[in-house]
Amino acid sequence: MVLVRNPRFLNLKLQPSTTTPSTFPSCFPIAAASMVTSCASNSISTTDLDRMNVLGSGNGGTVFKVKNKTTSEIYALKKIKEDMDSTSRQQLLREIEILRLVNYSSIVKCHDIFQNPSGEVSILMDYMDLGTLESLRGKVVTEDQLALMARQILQGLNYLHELKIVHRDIKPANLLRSSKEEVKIADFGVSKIVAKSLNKCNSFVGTYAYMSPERLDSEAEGVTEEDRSNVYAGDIWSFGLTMLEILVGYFPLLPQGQKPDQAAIICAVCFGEPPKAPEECSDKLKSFIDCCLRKKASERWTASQLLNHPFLQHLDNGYIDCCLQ
Ligand SMILES: Nc1ncnc2c1ncn2[C@@H]1O[C@H](COP(=O)(O)OP(=O)(O)OP(=O)(O)O)[C@@H](O)[C@H]1O
Repeated sequence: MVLVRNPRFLNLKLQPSTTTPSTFPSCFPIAAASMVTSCASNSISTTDLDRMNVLGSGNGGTVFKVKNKTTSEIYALKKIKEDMDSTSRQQLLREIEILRLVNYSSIVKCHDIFQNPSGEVSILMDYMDLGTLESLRGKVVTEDQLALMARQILQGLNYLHELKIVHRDIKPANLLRSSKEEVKIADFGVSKIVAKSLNKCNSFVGTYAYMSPERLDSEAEGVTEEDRSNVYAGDIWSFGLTMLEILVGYFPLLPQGQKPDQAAIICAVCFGEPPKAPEECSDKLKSFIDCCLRKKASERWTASQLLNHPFLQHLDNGYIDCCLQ
């Protein structure tokens, strides 16, 4: 068990890439121009929803807790900002495109997407009552609790990677949890469907603090074509860093207490040794983190391999008290 002390979570965000294609691959039926679509089989109307309170807001808009008046079910409704520039609009379209495509227990489900007559777009999603993994700040996280979270996130990543989707922004702020012990991947604004443009998948979008060495500096010495084309490995680096951050309670690429800045982080990722789990952790956990945080993308384990790592295997052997509120 590792104590969480004086933690700090980062949200150092870069400007999204301007190289995003403005059209969607033809395999997706979404009408990109109208942005009106539905993910749901049983459509809900906005008039069925009571707004309860604000859950938070980000660059793209504000998220409300809402209640379906008929069924009393609770959802999160993300109301997208109306004054969007073209890059944000493209991000939104990309997020909608991916939300329509995915349907998996470890990924925040999109129940519906609405557009009112004035053009305002809202996305109705699963409500995750414990918020993001950033809320674990100051909490003690045991290895079993970490393993339970890790398994769900990896199942989600494995599902996405099999669909040829790279998330590209895995970090505590984009992982949501609920009191039912669920952890789900959210925020597909900078995700990408790997089509024919592999080179663009490593483009500099997302949160640089969690970016893998080959994404931060794809031309660095030692980064091979194989590393560059292994776009899914970037998500595994970000996942490993996120798991380590939750365990130790501070951003693990820098010494505890050091003020994060872009130069220090880039130096640590590109020139330093990858961070390791603390000495007092079990050998299984140390190995698990090591398999995620290998500097060479081609040596990092895949989500599917990590799901079979011994650190996660003992989860199937009996009851684990994982209550982490
Ligand atoms: N499905 C949800 N259930 C519960 N809370 C949510 C949900 N989605 C978002 N939130 C809360 O709302 C906040 C804002 O979410 P949002 O997706 O708009 O922005 P973000 O991901 O923090 O930022 P950005 O859009 O700039 O990346 C989150 O930090 C979280 O606390």
